[in-house]
Amino acid sequence: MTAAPGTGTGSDDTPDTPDASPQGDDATETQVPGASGEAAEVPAELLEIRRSIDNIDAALVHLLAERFNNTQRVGRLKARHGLPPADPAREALQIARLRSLAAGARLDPDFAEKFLQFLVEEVIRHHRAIAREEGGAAPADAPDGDTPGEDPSR
Ligand SMILES: C=C(O[C@@H]1C=C(C(=O)O)C=C[C@H]1O)C(=O)O
Repeated sequence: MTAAPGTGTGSDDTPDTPDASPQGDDATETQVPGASGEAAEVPAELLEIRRSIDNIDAALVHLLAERFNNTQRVGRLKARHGLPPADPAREALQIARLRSLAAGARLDPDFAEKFLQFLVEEVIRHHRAIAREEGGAAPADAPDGDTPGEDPSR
């Protein structure tokens, strides 16, 4: 059987992953341009961490795709029922929840909030487009007033 590249399970004697290497943590794997432009060696540990970062980025893409699949369904439901694209009260609950989760996970709560708002803005843009496609203007975004987390510019 032929192993996939990068699995480290090939039958030859040459390990194809740094973590399969008999060398220690200080081992260097390859060469890249350094700050000065000359070739610099990359520690095997850096390559290993980057592989994990790449896996996480791939997972994020899949998670985001699933989130947008769901928010598109919400957008179509809202358009069908004449509901406004944005729901500031719901967003305020999400922000409070995510800030608390972030604090527990030692992630900056301000960053978590900004990231959610970035996503939500894009979702609302999609919802407005769906409402336009499915007949006429979307209803106003509010409930108006002093709803926490509401962005009056939207
Ligand atoms: C998805 C919705 O629409 C908007 C987008 C939200 C989101 O992306 O989480 C949350 C609230 C709404 O402003 C919803 O109302 O549930």
